Amino acid sequence: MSVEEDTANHGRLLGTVRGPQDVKRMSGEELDVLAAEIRDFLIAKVSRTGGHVGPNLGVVELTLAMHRVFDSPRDRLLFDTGHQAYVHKILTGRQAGFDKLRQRGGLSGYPSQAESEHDLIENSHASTALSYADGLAKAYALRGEARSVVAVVGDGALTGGMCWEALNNIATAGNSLVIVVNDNGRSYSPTIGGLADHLSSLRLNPGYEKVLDTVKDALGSTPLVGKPMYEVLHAVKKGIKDAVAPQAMFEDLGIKYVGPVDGHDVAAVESALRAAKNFGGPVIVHAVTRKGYGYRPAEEDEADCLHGPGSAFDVETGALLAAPSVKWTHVFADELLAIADERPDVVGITAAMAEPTGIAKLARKYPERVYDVGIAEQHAATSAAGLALGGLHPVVAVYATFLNRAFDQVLLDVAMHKLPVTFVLDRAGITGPDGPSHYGIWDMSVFGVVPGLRIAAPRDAATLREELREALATDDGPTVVRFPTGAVAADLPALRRVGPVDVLAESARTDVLLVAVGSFGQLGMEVAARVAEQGYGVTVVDPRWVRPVPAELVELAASHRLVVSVEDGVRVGGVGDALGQALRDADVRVPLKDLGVPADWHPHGTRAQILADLGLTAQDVARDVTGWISRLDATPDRLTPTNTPAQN
Ligand SMILES: Cc1ncc(C[n+]2csc(CCOP(=O)(O)OP(=O)(O)O)c2C)c(N)n1
Ligand SMILES: CC(=O)[C@@H](O)[C@H](O)COP(=O)(O)O
Ligand SMILES: [Mg+2]
Repeated sequence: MSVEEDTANHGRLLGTVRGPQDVKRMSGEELDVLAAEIRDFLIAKVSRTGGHVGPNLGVVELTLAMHRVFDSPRDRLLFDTGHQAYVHKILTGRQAGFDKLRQRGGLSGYPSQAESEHDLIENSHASTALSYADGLAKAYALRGEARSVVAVVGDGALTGGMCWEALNNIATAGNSLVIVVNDNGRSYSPTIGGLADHLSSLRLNPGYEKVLDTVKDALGSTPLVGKPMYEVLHAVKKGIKDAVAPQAMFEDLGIKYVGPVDGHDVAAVESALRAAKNFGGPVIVHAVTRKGYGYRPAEEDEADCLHGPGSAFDVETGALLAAPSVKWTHVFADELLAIADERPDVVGITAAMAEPTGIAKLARKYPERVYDVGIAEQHAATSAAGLALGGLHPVVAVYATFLNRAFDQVLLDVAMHKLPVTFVLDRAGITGPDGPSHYGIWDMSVFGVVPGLRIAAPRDAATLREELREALATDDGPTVVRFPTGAVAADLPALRRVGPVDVLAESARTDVLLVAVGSFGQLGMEVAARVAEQGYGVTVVDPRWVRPVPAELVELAASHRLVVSVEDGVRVGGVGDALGQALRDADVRVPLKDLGVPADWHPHGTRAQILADLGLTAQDVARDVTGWISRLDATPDRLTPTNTPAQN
C-alpha cells in the first residue's frame, strides 16, 4: 500500500496534506473533517507503535490553527517538551514516518531538525520553550527580521521554574512573541499548584469575555464618539478584568493575555492567534483543551489520559497489548511503602510523575506524606533539603535524566549540608524510544563528583530492596539509587560479600576481575561463561554502591591480571573512570578497561538495540575481554596503563 493510499485510508483530505500551505486554504467545514481524519490517523498509528497519543489528540485544532495563521518555517513554532508535536509532523509532510514512530531509523517522538526545517527544539525536557522563544525573538528583533515566534507550552510545563524566568524576561524585552498556553489541566495527573489554580480560575471565568461582549454590544448601539468611547470601553474591560477575571497576573507582568479560548475550535483559536500575531508585543493565548480529546479510552483514562503508552495498545480499550511484567518501578514502590509503614519520617516527592515513578503507591496510603511539586525538579531537590532539615527523610523519585537540571541543588543545597535525602532515579541508563534527551546516562558521572553523596546501582529486585533500605538508613548525607527502565532483572544471588561488594562468580584462575555495574550483573555472568570457554578465569563482582568506588574493588583488582568494568552510563567520569583513578592512587598497576556509554547524543530505538550498537552485550564484551587477556599473554612484561585513553 502506498503512503498516499495508507494516509488516504485515514481520510480523503489528510491524503492531500503535503505541507502547511495545504491547510491554509481549507474551509471551516474541511478543517473539521481534517481534524477528525487526523485523530483517526493518530489513533490508528500510535496504537501500533506506542507514543504520546493523549497529548497529541488534545492539540489537533490548536496545531491546525497555528499553521494557518503563521508561516512555518519562516515563523518559528516551538513545542515545549515536544511530545505533543505529532500533529505538527503530520502537517509538515511526515505522515509516512508514523509507521516507525520512536523506532530506530524512524520518526522521532519529538521535534527533530534532521527530519524537518519546521522543527527546532529537540530536547524533551519540559519548561524550556519560553526561554528559547525569548532568545529567538530578541535575535529577530536585533537582526531586523519580521518573523513570528510562537511557543506552545502546556499547563504542566508552565509549573517549571524556567518558564517564569523566561516570562520575566519576555515581559521586559517586549518583543513580539506568542505564547500558546495549552491548558488541559493535566501533566500526567491533574496539574498542581497555585498556577494551576490560577489557570483554572481563568478557565472558569469565560464570563469575562461574555461580559465584555455585552458591554461592547450595548455601547455598539450608541454612536461612537471616537476615542473617548474607546477609552470608556477599555476602562470597563480593565475593570472587569481586575474584578471578574484574575488574569491580571499575566498583564501585570507586562504580557497581554488573550482568552480563555476553546482550544478545539479552530476558528476561535485562529482569531486569537491573529490578534496575538498583530499585537506587536508578547501575548499569551490561553487555549483550553482536553487531553485525549475525541478518543474515549484516553478521555476516560483517569491515570494520565493515555499520556504516553510505551508500546502498542488496544484501540477499543487503550489497554497495552504486551503482557505486564514486574518492573523495577513496581519493586521500588512496594519497598518504599513497606519502609514508610515502619518509618513515619520517610516522605515522598514527585515532579508531576507520581504514577510513572511509583510514588503514587505511597500517596494512596499516606497522601499527607507525598508532595507533588509539579515539573520542578530543582525545587524538588531543595524542598527535600528543607524537609530533611525539618527532621524527615525525603525520597525524591524522578527519571534519571530529569535530575540533571538539579545538579546545583543536589550539590550545594543537599550535599554540602550533609542532608539525608534519597534520590531514586528510575529510567537510568539507555531507555530507548524517547531518544537522547531522555537517556539517563549522566548520573553516575555528574553526581559521582558530589562530596558525601553515595550512589547505589542495584542488579535485581533483591538488591534494589536492600540498597533502598541502606540509602534510607544513611543519615549523614544524600544517597542515590538508580535503576533502568522496564522489567526488573531476575534475582542474581551472591557467592559472598566483600565489604559492600558482592562476588557473583569466581574461578580458580584470577585472570580477569569483571566489575558489572547495576543491571549489568547478568551480562557479567554471561561474559564470564563465554570467556571461561577460552580457558580464562573471571571473577564477576557487583559493587552495589558504585560511587564513591568501594576500596574493596581496589583490593580485589590487585589479585587479578586485568580489570574490566561495564556500566550503563557514560564512560567519562563514570564508575570505570573512578576505579582507574583509585587504582592509580593505590599504585595498583593492573591494566583496566572501562566499558560504558560514549558521552554523545545516541539515537532513539529500543534499549536492547542501542546497547548492542554500543557493544554493550555479553557477546561483544566477552570478545573484547578475551582479546585483551590473550594480548596480555602475548606481552606479559608490557604493563599497559591502568586505563585506556579516554574515548569519551
Ligand atoms: C524536566 C522534565 N520533567 C519531567 C518530564 C516528563 N514529562 C513529560 S510530558 C510531562 C507532562 C507535561 O504536561 P503539560 O506540559 O501540561 O503537557 P500535556 O502532556 O498536558 O500536553 C512530563 C511531566 C519532562 N519531559 N521534563
Ligand atoms: C515526554 C516524557 O518525558 C515522558 O512522557 C516519557 O516519554 C515517559 O517515558 P516512559 O515511557 O519511560 O515512562
Ligand atoms: Mg497539560
